[in-house]
Amino acid sequence: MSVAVLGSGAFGTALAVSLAGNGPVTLWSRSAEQAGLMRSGRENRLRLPGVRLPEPLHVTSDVAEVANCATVLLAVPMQKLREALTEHAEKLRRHVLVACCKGIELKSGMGPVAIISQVLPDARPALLTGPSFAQDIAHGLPTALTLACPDADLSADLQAELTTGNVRLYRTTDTVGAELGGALKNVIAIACGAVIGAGLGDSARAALMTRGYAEMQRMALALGARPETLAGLSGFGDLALTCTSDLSRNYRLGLSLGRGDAFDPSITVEGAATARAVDAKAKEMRLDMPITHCVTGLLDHSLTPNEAMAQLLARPLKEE
Ligand SMILES: NC(=O)C1=CN([C@@H]2O[C@H](COP(=O)(O)OP(=O)(O)OC[C@H]3O[C@@H](n4cnc5c(N)ncnc54)[C@H](OP(=O)(O)O)[C@@H]3O)[C@@H](O)[C@H]2O)C=CC1
Ligand SMILES: O=C(CO)COP(=O)(O)O
Repeated sequence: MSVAVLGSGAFGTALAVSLAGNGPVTLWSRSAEQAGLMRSGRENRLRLPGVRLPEPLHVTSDVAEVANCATVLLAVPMQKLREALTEHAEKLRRHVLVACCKGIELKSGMGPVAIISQVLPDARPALLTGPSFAQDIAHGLPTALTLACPDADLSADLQAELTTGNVRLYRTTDTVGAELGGALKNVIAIACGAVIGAGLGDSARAALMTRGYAEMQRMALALGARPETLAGLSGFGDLALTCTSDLSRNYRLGLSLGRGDAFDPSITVEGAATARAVDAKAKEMRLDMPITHCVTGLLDHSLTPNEAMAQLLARPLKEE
């Protein structure tokens, strides 16, 4: 089998670099110019500078070369997934499509696996998620991720195909739990960045991580996820990484909100749209998700971090 990665951002490039250790891999960019620069310079200077693209990694902007591969990793931002799939629907109709994005689509409230099934009903969807920074994967540092796929046989095949020398995969059939873990942890990471940026302290961050995890479970379990998935790499694992590292863009957006600094709007920060999508979904489902709600207030500047924290502290006392 052959593997392609559609989307040459930081994560798509890092995955392709690691997969190239297993054999030939195709990395697709929507920009012919970017693809040309990567081919000639053997580096993705725009999105992942300082990492040499190994020889088995072939860069292209011709989607027909992606269609030649049986397994395609979709490494585009969540809010662009539907657009990318729709644009290439004819070429990807029956492929194994592994979403690598983390989030909930704002306009539909759907996750990546459901979007793949809706746009391409004959494709076989899966999800790759969990704690890993593109830079770490690309530099060969050890990581462990979750490969979620509703088809147990395909899940085992993909686990074998996509495990690399530095990326160890665990498999599950619980796609709902895996995608919600990856989506919801980004919202909590924004909250954690904001409390640190505002100088509210490490204890406040620990409280938010823990009560944020309770919110993640509340929504995920209500939607049919298994608790052990949330406790695994895609939930707890990624929450721990993203809420504590300056390498996280979600956490860094939170830091900026906490400090009152500007943040570059061109940077991919999945938790921003996802916070709004989850807040709306929670209201619809009558779920109590106060931290997520406060994050939407921080994002639209209707709340300061101090006001948000005061609101959270003033909530009625309850059992843990
Ligand atoms: N970076 C990381 O450490 C990790 C990222 N992820 C997830 O991976 C996903 C992608 O993130 P990341 O790679 O970091 O983001 P980047 O911002 O680095 O790159 C996004 C890429 O998507 C491409 N793109 C955007 N829209 C489309 C489209 N409609 N069709 C085709 N390509 C498109 C962009 O192309 P162009 O350059 O032309 O704009 C760009 O190459 C996110 O969901 C993120 O949560 C998961 C784990 C780790
Ligand atoms: O998902 C990630 C780590 O697992 C990457 O986090 P950011 O998108 O916040 O940079």
